[in-house]
Amino acid sequence: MGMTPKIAPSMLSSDFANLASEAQRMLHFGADWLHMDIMICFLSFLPFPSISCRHFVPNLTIGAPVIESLRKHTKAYLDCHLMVTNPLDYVEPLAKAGASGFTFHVETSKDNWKELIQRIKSHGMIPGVALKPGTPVGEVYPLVEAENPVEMVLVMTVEPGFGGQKFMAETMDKVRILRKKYPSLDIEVDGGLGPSTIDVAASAGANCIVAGSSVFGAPEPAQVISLLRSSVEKAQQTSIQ
Ligand SMILES: O=C(CO)[C@H](O)[C@H](O)COP(=O)(O)O
Ligand SMILES: [Fe+2]
Repeated sequence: MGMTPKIAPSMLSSDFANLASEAQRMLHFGADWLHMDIMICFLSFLPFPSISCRHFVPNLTIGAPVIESLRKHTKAYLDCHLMVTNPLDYVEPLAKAGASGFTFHVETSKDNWKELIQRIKSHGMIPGVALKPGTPVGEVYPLVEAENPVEMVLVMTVEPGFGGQKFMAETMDKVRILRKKYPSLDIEVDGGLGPSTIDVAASAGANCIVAGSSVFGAPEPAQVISLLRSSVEKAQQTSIQ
């Protein structure tokens, strides 16, 4: 295992009314990436037949206009996590807005992941695939082993939709399996990560750590970011001994 640790505060827990200064504060505290949760909840009573009425998550957060505004204030890697039923529709708007990583959910993209990966790359972004706690890990193997593969797997450690939920330790089996199978893959964990859960995720093999409430809710966010990073570094050193 040798991938660089990446600590990515989830801006979902920030003060959205002060997004630029919140982002700069996190980078100053040592964050590597800014994790941007893009969720859309289409209301099922909308009378537009062309719009998918299935919800992927029961929440509504930010979209390309907010990414575009934030991009004017920072050069940081914007790690976008798409919790939408139709990620293909957002490739071009997010690329134009200045997104860096584009991680879509395997559950929403069973039929078009090849086209999605190709479009994400041709728009200059890094493709990743995410999976919900109930989705078998094997569903992402074809995307990692493809001729034109994803570059990161995001293992959801809570049900997607909201920050501040309890870490689901049972999802660590997926991280262990992925790390064993793909020693140099970027593996991201997202949901309920903080000082009390980082060691289990780091020793399972995660190297990209998303943390929202534990970082933004801490009196000293820099200390939490530094602790998350040292836990990943320690686990990586132990695994190569
Ligand atoms: O994707 C997400 C929710 O769907 C968020 O990134 C995640 O929940 C982070 O928040 P916290 O660290 O507070 O759990
Ligand atoms: Fe997320």
